Amino acid sequence: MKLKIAIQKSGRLYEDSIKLLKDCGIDVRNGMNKLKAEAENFPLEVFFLRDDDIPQYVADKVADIGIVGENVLYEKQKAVTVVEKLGFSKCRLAVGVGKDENYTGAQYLQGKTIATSYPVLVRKFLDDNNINAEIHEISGSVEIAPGIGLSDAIVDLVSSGSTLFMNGLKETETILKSEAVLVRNNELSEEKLAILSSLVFRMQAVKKAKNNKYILLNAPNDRLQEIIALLPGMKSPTVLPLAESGWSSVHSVLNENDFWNIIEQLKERGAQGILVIPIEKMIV
Ligand SMILES: Nc1ncnc2c1ncn2[C@@H]1O[C@H](COP(=O)(O)OP(=O)(O)OP(=O)(O)O)[C@@H](O)[C@H]1O
Ligand SMILES: O=P(O)(O)OC[C@H]1O[C@H](OP(=O)(O)OP(=O)(O)O)[C@H](O)[C@@H]1O
Ligand SMILES: [Mg+2]
Repeated sequence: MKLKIAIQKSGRLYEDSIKLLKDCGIDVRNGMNKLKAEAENFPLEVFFLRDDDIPQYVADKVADIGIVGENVLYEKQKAVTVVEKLGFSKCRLAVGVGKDENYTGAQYLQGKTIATSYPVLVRKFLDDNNINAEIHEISGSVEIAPGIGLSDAIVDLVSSGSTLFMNGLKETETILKSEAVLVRNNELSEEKLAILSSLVFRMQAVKKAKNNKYILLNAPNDRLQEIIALLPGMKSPTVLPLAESGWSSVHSVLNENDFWNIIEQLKERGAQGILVIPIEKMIV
């Protein structure tokens, strides 16, 4: 028995999806233009597909699970379940208008024409805001639409904003924040759920490790308690004596978000030789 996973064949989700599987200890080799591959050391069969088709394939059980952006997932409205947010391919679905337009709020869109590849999500946004506007659906190069007279505004994915900028547009309203998610079919067998659960366990260990760093430092013993108080560790920090008397080596795990703030405070309390090391897997 193998679990079948659908991932994007090529594009913005492909590399991070393959890397996530690899970080989970799962080797997938897809030769040039191969649309199917088997993992060598985990009961997983991989299908390489257009991302737009992934929700449908998972809903139809052609694939048991899939990796897809929330933007595509919610646009397609297929009956699948989100298992886990994956933390990559972060972007937002946003409204763009000409950079010199006087945009005062969503009501700006009243009576306007909007070009987008996301008609379902845009229609919902317009309805929620009681806006009457025409949606012009196009499948790509959406940012060019206002410049060639196809629409007054656009709704498309934005991350750095450089595509909008280069097309003389500015970002206004955010309709949806998106990242890659793992989805599953709603009716998997017990056996497949068991494989999925061990895959998700590995994914969570990888994700947790990515958000944390292993930290080592030398602390003067007379300030050890203050320094330890700043370092939560997984249980509590490890403290080992240094060869030089009066000093200890302290080992701990730090969340990336707290990182710079705590480093400053550690230095102020006399910590020296601070090393910060990436963690590969983290199981709590
Ligand atoms: N600029 C971006 N920054 C971060 N993530 C993005 C960005 N653009 C798209 N994404 C995410 O990556 C997904 C895939 O984007 P991509 O551009 O590869 O799609 P595509 O051209 O529709 O690919 P396909 O050929 O598979 O249909 C998007 O649905 C979105 O979730
Ligand atoms: O805000 P930015 O960082 O400029 O990113 C936004 C752009 O990225 C995506 O397109 P992509 O580059 O994936 O090309 P595509 O339209 O061919 O899929 C998206 O459709 C935007 O056009
Ligand atoms: Mg696509």
